[in-house]
Amino acid sequence: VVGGNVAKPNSWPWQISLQYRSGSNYYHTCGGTLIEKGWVMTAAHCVDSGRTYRVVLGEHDLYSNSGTEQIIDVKQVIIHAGWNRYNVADGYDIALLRLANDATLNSHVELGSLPHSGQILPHNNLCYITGWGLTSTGGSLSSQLKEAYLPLVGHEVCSSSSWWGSTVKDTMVCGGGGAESGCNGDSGGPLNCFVDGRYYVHGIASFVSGYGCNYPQKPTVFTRVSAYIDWINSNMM
Ligand SMILES: C[C@H](NC(=O)[C@H](CCCC[NH3+])NC(=O)C(F)(F)F)C(=O)Nc1ccc(C(F)(F)F)cc1
Repeated sequence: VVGGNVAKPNSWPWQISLQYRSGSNYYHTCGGTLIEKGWVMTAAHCVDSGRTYRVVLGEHDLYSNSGTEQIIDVKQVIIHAGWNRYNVADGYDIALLRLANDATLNSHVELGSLPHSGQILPHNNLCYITGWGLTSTGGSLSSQLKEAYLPLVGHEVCSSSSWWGSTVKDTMVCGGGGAESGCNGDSGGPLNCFVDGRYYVHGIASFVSGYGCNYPQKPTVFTRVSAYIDWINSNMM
């Protein structure tokens, strides 16, 4: 996350850290959202390399143990059949992770709320991106979970020629476009949008500009969760 601030610990209790094994260690690679006690939603591009993964729930500081963490192995990866790893612009950047055992829900670990199928939010809707991703283009991961205010950018604006043009499809949602953005390592994490008094997960962080994470008029692009509600429900069985 470029800009924004360190979040109050566990104030986004559905946010998870997706970690891959390398030798005898695990490393943060992406974010994700706990959507059922045994299921995490993330981006396809986070899990298409066939590594061994685990998720950490109730996490705040990646490098210190607060006692609220729950570490659970991933036993199955389900990637959308439409995902093309050579063209993130096609969309379908969504995957489900079945956990080896159920998370324990408490004040530090809760389920994220998904939107209604097909729901489209208005331009400038209040949204926040959260994650441990790079804090500047080419920089380093944040040790503590960060949040940044990314007002929703409507499709009309986001797909206009001086913004993302035809790279952005209707199955995506855009946020920001100014000094604050997602960045590498935030991928797969939630775009948390405030609707009728509470937060819903409307996006899965997918891509930013190759020119820089917070490049002007290139808002962070998310998979639009409301376009995949049926896919999610039919694959979580
Ligand atoms: C460097 C930059 N990295 C990213 O955008 C990475 C991973 C994207 C996966 C694509 N294999 N995503 C992020 O950093 C995220 F946190 F914002 F989601 C990138 O790849 N950007 C990018 C790639 C393709 C396209 C386009 F859609 F045009 F093909 C646009 C931007």
